[in-house]
Amino acid sequence: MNILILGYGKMGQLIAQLSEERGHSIAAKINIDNRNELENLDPKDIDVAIEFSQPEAAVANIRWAIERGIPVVSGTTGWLDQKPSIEQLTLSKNGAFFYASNYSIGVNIFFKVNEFLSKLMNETKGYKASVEEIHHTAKKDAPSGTAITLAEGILKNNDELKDWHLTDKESDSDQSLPITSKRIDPAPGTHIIRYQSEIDDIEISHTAHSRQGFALGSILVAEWIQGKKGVLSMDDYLSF
Ligand SMILES: NC(=O)C1=CN([C@@H]2O[C@H](COP(=O)(O)OP(=O)(O)OC[C@H]3O[C@@H](n4cnc5c(N)ncnc54)[C@H](OP(=O)(O)O)[C@@H]3O)[C@@H](O)[C@H]2O)C=CC1
Ligand SMILES: O=C(O)C1=N[C@H](C(=O)O)C[C@H](O)C1
Repeated sequence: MNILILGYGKMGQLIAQLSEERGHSIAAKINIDNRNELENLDPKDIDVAIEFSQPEAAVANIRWAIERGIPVVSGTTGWLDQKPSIEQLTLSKNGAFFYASNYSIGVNIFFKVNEFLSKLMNETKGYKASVEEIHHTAKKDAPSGTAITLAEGILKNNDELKDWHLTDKESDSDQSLPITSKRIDPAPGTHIIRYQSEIDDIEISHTAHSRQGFALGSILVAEWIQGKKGVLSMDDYLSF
C-alpha cells in the first residue's frame, strides 16, 4: 500500500516505520509546517491516509482526504463533537472513514471486559464507579478518548449514572461518573476502572508499555479497509 501520513509526531513516525517494515511505502509525511506538500500529491496514487495529528487539525486533515476519495484511518482524539459532519461527508462522497479512540487490540478487549463488568455491577448496589487515565505530559486533551469510550461503555449499562464528568475527586456525584486525568511522563496510556464500596473494591486496568500496539493496530485497519466503503469502527474490524 502507498500510505499518506497525516500528522508526523510520535504516532505518525512510529506508524511510518512499522508500515515500511511491513512492506508498505509512504506517499508523504505531513505536519503543520509542510501541509503545502499535499498539493503535489496525486490522490489516485494513495491507498489510505492514516491520521494522528492534533484535535484542532484533525477535521481539516480528514476532510482533505475524504474529498479526494482517499480512505481515512483516524486516531486523533479530542475533536469528536465534529465527527457527525465527517460521517456525513464520507457518506455523501461514497468514501471510507474509520475512527477508533484506541487502536490497541488489548484495549479493545478491555473495552469488552469493561462492558461485561458494568452489566454485573448494575445488578449490585453499594458500589461507586470511577475511571482514571494516566498519560504523558505532552497530551493535549483530557480526558483521553479511551477514557470517554470506557465511560460510555459503563453509562450504557448503568441505570443510575446519567453522564460523566472530568474531576480531580474520585467520587463527588451520585448521578455522574467521575473521570480523573493524570499527566505523568512517560506513561503511553493507562486506564483504570474502579468500583468502590465500604466492604471491598473491584478494579480492572489496562497499561500500554509503549505506542507499538496503537501504531500496529492502525496499520492493520489500513490494510483491512482497502475496498471498503462507509463509516467504520472497531466493531466492524474485530470479530469479538
Ligand atoms: N487512537 C489511538 O489509538 C491513539 C490516539 N492518539 C492520539 O493521536 C494524536 C497524536 O498523538 P501523538 O502522535 O502522540 O502527538 P504528537 O503531538 O507527537 O504529534 C501530532 C503531530 O501532528 C502535527 N500536526 C499539527 N497540526 C497539523 C496539521 N494541521 N496537519 C498535519 N499535522 C499536524 C504536529 O506537528 P507539530 O509538532 O509541528 O505541531 C505533530 O507532529 C493525539 O490526538 C492522541 O491523543 C495517540 C495514540 C494512540
Ligand atoms: O495521546 C495519547 O498518547 C493517547 N491517546 C489516546 C486517547 O486519548 O485515548 C489513546 C492512547 O491512550 C494514547
